[in-house]
Amino acid sequence: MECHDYKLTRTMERENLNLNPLQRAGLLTPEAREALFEFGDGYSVCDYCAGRLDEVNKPGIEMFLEDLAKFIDADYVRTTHGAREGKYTVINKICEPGDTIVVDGNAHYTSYLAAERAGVNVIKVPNSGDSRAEITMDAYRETLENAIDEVGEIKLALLTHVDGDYGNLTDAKGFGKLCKKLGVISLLNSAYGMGRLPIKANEWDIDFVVGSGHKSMSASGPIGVLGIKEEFAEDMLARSKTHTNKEVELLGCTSRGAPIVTLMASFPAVVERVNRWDEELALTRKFVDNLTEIEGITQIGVTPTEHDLVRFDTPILNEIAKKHPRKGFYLYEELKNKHIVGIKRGQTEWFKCSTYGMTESQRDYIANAFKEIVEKYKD
Ligand SMILES: Cc1ncc(COP(=O)(O)O)c(C=O)c1O
Repeated sequence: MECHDYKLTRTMERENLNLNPLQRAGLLTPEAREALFEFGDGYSVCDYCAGRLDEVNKPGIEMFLEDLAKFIDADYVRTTHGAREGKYTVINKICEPGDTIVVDGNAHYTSYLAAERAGVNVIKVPNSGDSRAEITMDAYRETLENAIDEVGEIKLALLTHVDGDYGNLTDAKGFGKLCKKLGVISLLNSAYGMGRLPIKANEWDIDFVVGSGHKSMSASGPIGVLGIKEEFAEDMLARSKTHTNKEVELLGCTSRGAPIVTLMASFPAVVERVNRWDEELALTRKFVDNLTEIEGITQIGVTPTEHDLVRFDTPILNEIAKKHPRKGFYLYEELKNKHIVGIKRGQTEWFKCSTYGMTESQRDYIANAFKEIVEKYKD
């Protein structure tokens, strides 16, 4: 049989300034690139299998998980195949089909799919309904209390720590305390938080927290992190009756090979960069200020932004598209000529982007590039 050409290159996306918020904090560190080469083979981490992935000592997965638990202030940590698998594992274990859970209105689609797959109903906490699209703890409390009154028992509540539409940072500590007070188990989806900003699961009274290695921890995908509070560990990490060393909910072993070793190799750099989150945020805010100096570009979501993922309304770029011979494609093409990628082709009404990890001068260069494009084409 003759195989197709699978086009396995992405030089443009890799070598240019990439604004795609999904990808910025998943860029590999140099250490991870080396580890990828060393451990790229399928079951490479199983040379010295100790019976289960989290017990492997060469490479030092067991020690790494101890460090990771400390890093996010959780009692136990396991890796999963992604944040979504972590959410599903928790919902599926804690709830019975037909149960109802409460989820914030800015939740990622994978939170809904995880709930659907586990057979549970979802009650949504509305966001503020204005351009801030904010999830407040007052709104969460009201919805959760009403849900308890209406449904009876609510076993689980999920909060998106940072949502993928607006980059709004929610009050994880307030959420943990609220759930504890109301006797509801809490699940924090920190796919866009863990690896960028500090996580204090126990301090915040969070029962379960999930993270995403390929999104926010400079790891090759797919890999996620699941932090577990002590009181749930026995249940969550229960062993198989037939294969007594294997944990049932994790199907024995989760993400192996390149995903876990790149996560491990990047970890020291990730620990270090989380300490510098305030600097990162200051640089993002400066970038937002520069971009919104352009008339016809405004930031949507909570302002000033509390995260590097930022959403903009861009009517000026859309006005230009209406008259430009290349229509909506002009923006992508102009940016590409300036070595900037990551904004969807044809999209001009709004966009979201991230400059996470870029130098100040790279961020200034990008803001200026937008200014030049608008100057070139506006009436
Ligand atoms: C808020 C949020 N949660 C979860 C996910 C999914 O993460 P993963 O790919 O690790 O399952 C995403 C991905 O975009 C996201 O934005």
